[in-house]
Amino acid sequence: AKPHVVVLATGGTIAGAGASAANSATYAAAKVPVDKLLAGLPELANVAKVSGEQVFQIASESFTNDHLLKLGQRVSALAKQADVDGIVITHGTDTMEETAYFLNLTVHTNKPIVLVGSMRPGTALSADGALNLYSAVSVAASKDAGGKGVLITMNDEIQSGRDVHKHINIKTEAFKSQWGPLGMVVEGKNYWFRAPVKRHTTQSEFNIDDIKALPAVDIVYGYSNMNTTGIEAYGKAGVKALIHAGTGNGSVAAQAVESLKTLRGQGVQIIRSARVPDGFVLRNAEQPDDKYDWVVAHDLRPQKARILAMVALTKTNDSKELQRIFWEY
Ligand SMILES: NC(=O)C[C@H](N)C(=O)O
Repeated sequence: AKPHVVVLATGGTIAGAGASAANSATYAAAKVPVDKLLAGLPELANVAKVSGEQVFQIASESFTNDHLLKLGQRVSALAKQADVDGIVITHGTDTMEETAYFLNLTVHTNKPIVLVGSMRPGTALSADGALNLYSAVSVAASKDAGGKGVLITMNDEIQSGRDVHKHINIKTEAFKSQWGPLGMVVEGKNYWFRAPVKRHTTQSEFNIDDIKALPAVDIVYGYSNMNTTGIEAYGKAGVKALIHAGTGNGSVAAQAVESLKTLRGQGVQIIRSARVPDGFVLRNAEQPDDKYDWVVAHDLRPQKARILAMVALTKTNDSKELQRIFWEY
């Protein structure tokens, strides 16, 4: 019997529609329901028995922590079902990288979980959603995709949910991983070149089944003439951690250091990431992290560091433990 793949639809451009075929960039996201998406792809029956569920119908820039928790709980429940072999999540591309990392950190299964989206609506000339969805279902139906953490399939590439980010906002080759894709999927066949080494899914100390709420973690951006207005506002708002997307090595402007130290003194975790596209932040490299008791996000971009910080803070508020977690996940 063919593997059973469940497609959880959340919206995005892959469910989008434009006024004419020439509208590849002007369209409304989150319009087409999941059963219509699946009906438009009869070829799916060649790779799997597919069932669809409409979990949300939103553009992913509007995802909230509540959406993350609800989606994670549904994925976790389905993964436990013996009659489910793989899960595909259709999702907007704007925040897909954050959802993928969240699931990578918290869903305890070795079954393939594959997120997929598109850069053009299905109504456009050379739309990319149909082949992306076909590839996602074929990866989710394949045994060799198990145990590699949560995956994203876009543009024939199989990317790690941890490493991948949306690199370009207007091309079908939109997603990149700083360390490269894990493999390719072509005509429903997977070609693997790498496997993740960071902890994920069944090897994670975090479990969505135990997470009922996510703490407030926000991000401030570093730039020339940086000021402390945002830092102080987030402090007043009661964030549990603040991600600082610093210039260069994740550096902090001299005029911002004191306000970050004040927040740290109030128990807020300060996590240094970098605004540079492929950051690689090390402890005490240009900034005295040991002295200030700050955490570094290593190669995680600010939006990824936020996801890991939220999940980690459900278990610990110890900065040394947080740093261990940032090295391991
Ligand atoms: N290509 C897309 O899916 C973009 C859209 N704004 C979304 O994230 O839902």
